[in-house]
Amino acid sequence: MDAGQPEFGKIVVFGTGLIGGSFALGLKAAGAVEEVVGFGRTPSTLRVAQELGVIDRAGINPAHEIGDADIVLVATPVAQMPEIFARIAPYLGPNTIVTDGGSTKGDVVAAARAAFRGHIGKFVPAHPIAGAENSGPSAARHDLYQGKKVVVTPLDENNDERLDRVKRAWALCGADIYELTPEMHDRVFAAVSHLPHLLSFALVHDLAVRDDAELFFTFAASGFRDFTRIAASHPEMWRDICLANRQALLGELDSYRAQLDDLRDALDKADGERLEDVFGIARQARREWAGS
Ligand SMILES: NC(=O)C1=CN([C@@H]2O[C@H](COP(=O)(O)OP(=O)(O)OC[C@H]3O[C@@H](n4cnc5c(N)ncnc54)[C@H](O)[C@@H]3O)[C@@H](O)[C@H]2O)C=CC1
Ligand SMILES: O=C(O)C(=O)Cc1ccc(O)cc1
Repeated sequence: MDAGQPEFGKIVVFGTGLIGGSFALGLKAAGAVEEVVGFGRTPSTLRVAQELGVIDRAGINPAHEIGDADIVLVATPVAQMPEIFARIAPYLGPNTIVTDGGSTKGDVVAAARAAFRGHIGKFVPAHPIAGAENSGPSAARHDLYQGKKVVVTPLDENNDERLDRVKRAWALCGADIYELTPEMHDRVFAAVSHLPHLLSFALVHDLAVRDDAELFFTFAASGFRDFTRIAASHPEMWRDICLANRQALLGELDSYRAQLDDLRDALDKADGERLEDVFGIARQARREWAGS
């Protein structure tokens, strides 16, 4: 690398929303990329992404953009990824590395294997543990990943050089890098991310469909606000995540239902001691986790 020359030449981003857009802005803020080319589902999103400086230009034909790209980041809802992988697979260049920002890994890795076949080593799966309930290019921020974790789930076929390049790109965005297997990743995130989102959607839905929903929302306070912030998240994205990780999520849901049944039983029996035991253990764990 010449002195003063960005570490990355061309980055191609499929899905220039919160996650893809923030990756592009983070690399740009670090002076680490020469050019960002965006592919999207709708021209208006790409126009906004370009107006906001998230991308330098919109790509038209993957055949002309993939071969000389250093990194291709796929940051669409996970159910869109199989088709995108298949579309770009014929054009991977010798130095092209493909990565993703999807919230699930088992399904994404399976789709990548099906599309990239003998070139699967060029695909390095990743998941930034940073985000928000907002979406689209206008939600993208250059500092979204500062001090946040990115989990990379390396494949046996990934060589060190490609793995290091993907880790380096996320590190330039300010992230701390962790490694998990795809299987462990999906187990962990079913419990700490996918289940909480499902529960939050369920609670708000339960109230929203009542005839007198307004009465309840009028008096809901900050506890309700905290518990339900994530119910404002993107429905398509969360549909895809829940379906993609449904086996692990079903397991976590069953475990949570057993916990609820236990609490229901305690309530039914007016067993205050049991309630206080459960609340006490949860309170201590929550305080230790949050550092307060
Ligand atoms: N929102 C969050 O907090 C986080 C999301 N993720 C993952 O990142 C990915 C993207 O999520 P966000 O950026 O939040 O969503 P977003 O809705 O902000 O951005 C996704 C973009 O992909 C575009 N898109 C959809 N289908 C496409 C296709 N077939 N081809 C090209 N573009 C397409 C959409 O138009 C949109 O602009 C998802 O897989 C999600 O699971 C990962 C970590 C955090
Ligand atoms: O908004 C929040 O608090 C989140 O939990 C963001 C988030 C959503 C999806 C992910 O895969 C990772 C992080």
